[in-house]
Amino acid sequence: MQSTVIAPSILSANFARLGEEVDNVLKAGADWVHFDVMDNHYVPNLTIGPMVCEALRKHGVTAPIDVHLMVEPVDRIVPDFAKAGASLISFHPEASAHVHRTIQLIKSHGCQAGLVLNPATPVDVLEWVLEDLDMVLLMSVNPGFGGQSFIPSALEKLRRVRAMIDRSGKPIRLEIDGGVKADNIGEIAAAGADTFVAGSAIFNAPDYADVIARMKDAVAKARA
Ligand SMILES: O=C(CO)[C@H](O)[C@H](O)COP(=O)(O)O
Repeated sequence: MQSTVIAPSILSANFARLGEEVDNVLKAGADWVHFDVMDNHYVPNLTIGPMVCEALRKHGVTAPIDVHLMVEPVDRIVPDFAKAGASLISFHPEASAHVHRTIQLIKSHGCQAGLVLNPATPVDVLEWVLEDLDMVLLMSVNPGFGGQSFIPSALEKLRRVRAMIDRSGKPIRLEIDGGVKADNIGEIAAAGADTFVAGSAIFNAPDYADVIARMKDAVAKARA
């Protein structure tokens, strides 16, 4: 399994002070920045694009930026995000006509590639592309909004995808996104996740360092 990564979702940050918010979560122990891109078409919400990613890089953010594309179509925005400083770009198979081609496109622009499965998307979609991926992202809420509750069936899905990744023998990350909190992250880690997106649980907390430390501690205990 890969090292533990806590990736705060900036969807729940104060957008009026985004650079400062990102600096603060990174100083508080976060490993990555999770960057949710919504297009009001693939999902019923509208957020941020490559200009904001580039602005964070210009602001001085050097941590990996983990871009989660909830957009359709996918391919035409990939080069812009790569140029803007994305480290990893993940997309939904339902939003790409040619999943294998999109993975290759992301890699050809120097980024790592991830595939995102919605709560109702079967794991079979991974079968012929798993070994080309750097990360699988399992949604434990329906995408579009922060602050939703964790869907418990994601735990069994994590166990299945963990087994697939382990069988592949490849260093593929398994990320979980949606309703992750300090009080359920241990159970989620035990089911096989190594990379944890948390939005409201971190940005709504009074002390970012305290909640991130409690999350890391719970993951370490689950992995011990
Ligand atoms: O991709 C997302 C929603 O589509 C968000 O990253 C996710 O929901 C995180 O927010 P929270 O931790 O508050 O559930």
